[in-house]
Amino acid sequence: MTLVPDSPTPANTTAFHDLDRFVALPRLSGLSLSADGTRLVTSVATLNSKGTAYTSALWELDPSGRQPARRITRSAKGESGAAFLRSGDLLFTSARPDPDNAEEEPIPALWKLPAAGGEARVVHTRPGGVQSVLAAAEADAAVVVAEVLAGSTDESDDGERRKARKDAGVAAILHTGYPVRHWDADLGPSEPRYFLIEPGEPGKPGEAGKITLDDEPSVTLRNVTGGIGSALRNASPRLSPDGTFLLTGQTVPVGGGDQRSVLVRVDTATGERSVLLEHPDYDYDAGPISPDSSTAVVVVRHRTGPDTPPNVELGLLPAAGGSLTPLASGWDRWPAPAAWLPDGSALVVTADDDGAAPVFVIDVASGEVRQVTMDAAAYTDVVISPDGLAAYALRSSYEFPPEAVRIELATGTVAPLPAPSERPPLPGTLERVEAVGADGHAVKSYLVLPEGAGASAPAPLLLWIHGGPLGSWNAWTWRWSPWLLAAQGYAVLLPDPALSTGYGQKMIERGWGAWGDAPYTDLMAATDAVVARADIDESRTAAMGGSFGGYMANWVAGHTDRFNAIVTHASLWALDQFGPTTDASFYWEKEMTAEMALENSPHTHVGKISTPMLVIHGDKDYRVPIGEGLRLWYELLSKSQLPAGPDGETEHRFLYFPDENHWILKPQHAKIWYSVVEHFLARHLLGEKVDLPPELGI
Ligand SMILES: CC(=O)N[C@@H](C)C(=O)N[C@@H](C)C(=O)O
Repeated sequence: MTLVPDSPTPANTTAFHDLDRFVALPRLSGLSLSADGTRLVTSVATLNSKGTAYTSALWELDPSGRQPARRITRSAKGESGAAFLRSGDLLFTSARPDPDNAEEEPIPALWKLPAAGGEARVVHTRPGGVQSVLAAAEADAAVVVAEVLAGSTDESDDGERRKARKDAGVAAILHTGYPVRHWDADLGPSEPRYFLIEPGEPGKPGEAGKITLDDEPSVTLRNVTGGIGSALRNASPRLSPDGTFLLTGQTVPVGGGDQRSVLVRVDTATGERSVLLEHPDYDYDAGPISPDSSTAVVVVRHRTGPDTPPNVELGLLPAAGGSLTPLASGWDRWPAPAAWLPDGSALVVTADDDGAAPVFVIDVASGEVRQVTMDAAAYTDVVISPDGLAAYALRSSYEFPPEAVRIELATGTVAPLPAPSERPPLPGTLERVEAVGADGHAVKSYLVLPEGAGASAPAPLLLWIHGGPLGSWNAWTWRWSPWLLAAQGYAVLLPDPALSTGYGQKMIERGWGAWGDAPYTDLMAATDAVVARADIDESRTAAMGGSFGGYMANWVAGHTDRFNAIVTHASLWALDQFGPTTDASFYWEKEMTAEMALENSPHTHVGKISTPMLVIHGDKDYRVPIGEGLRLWYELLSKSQLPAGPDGETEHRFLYFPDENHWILKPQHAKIWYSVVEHFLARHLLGEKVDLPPELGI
């Protein structure tokens, strides 16, 4: 089965020429492989019938690549978080109504799709819902991550307290610690806990340690992390293959609103918790646990300071506790561990690397690193076949959205698996280009060129600045798709300046604590090199960025008038106020001193801004709070060189989303985002009038 666009493709156009077709492209995420290696499941998000939201469904892909992709779940609320039990039953979470309890208000429940076939059914519901599931690879064991109210004593008390809050319409949260918000969510009074899934009804437990679930109408959840407080927020737990323990990073407050992450082991039978690693200079996260459950990979993040840039390394730790042995410590990349080979001899990781994120294999005994995939693509969600010969992963690049592939680990050969949808044709081409920064360091970029660009028809140029700032333009993104702008005739430059990942520690050090310095001069060097080309029109350019990229767009606005327009999304404007108001102040307070923040703050240069700016911000953005956007907007109107006139009008624009977060996620809002950006760019770069969407109501 293949998802096809519901309208025929007009000649000479692509999905990137039509926002309705663009937002309707299916989006893959996540991969789960059954223990016997015969079944591979991914999640595919598609537009709902009204076009107002995405709904994800589970699809089965054939690991051998012979059979077409097959949709295996279907509901208005969608399904996610698939995890295979060793039996082949598939657990997932969904807020769809339970056919056996149609009266119940839908909240995310635990569902099971039996390996033997038949309908999916609910195996557990609870008032606070179920967030995610982890299944043991070598045992009949699984763990659920779910939230409980901080003061509740058991599941029934939790349900009563939730009902009391809801009935009284109380949303208040009394805090004693930090953080209080994350991304777009208010933290508390509920807190995450890990629950072991056990067979049987509450009070009627089934056979211990066995969760075939086949004859059981439901399962019980046993809380194995009682009394842990809020320490598991944002943790990524790992369940040992034998199901006997969990490893997880756990946050501990260290005073002054700061926190660090220690590594803990939780025994799933007893709930006994022990701290395996803690150090004032490092944060620890759990990586995958070896197939024999004896050894854990640990992600070691060096704690930063204004003069101490971040670094990420791997270590091996006896799962029972002991000393940490560095793994591949001389490798100048930041690895993300994915899985062990089944014989325990090597670890499969991904890492940003020169505009890609290949798959690598690290030999555990020698620490030797071998690059497996060689294409300019980014790999995620890597799982390993039971024979250890192949990996399956999602692969994307700036030329195609995520697709499922099979990778031969010995040769690096990559073959796409039959997919739910085809790769969308692109309205242009992609090139890798290189410039030299002010200090002589190489600055690499991707350059998207629209069809028809050439010396006789040079394309207007958009400089796109990525966020993070610790990141890289190396993978497909649905939120900033350069192809929509290429379809309108623009070239888009995607540079990786100082602070970008995948170029070694020196690239991070060059920009740490000095955002307005090397990151800015690198971006200008990349732009200079590209506008020198005959196929680019130097006289029609704009700079655009989101988050840190928006910070940099603001900095660009105050330091050069070379661009015709600037688009700044969810941007940091006044670094003196930003640090204490973002959702993770402890992170940003360690990035710069107050003096460095002031020195690098765009707001101090507002009087020099003479370029029209389009400010975009979502009110539910807790990462870069709306106060940044509001202050930027008011200061542009009152202090820039293009202030609001006596009629209140200005060349600047403010696109405000009252119900979006750091990202614009609703499909109809994404269309508004791209439409307003196109309108603004056409006005200032092309001198053309592009209509604004009628849904804006103006
Ligand atoms: C905790 C934190 O701030 N993390 C950063 C990765 C982040 O969110 N950066 C934002 C501001 C960005 O994308 O630039």
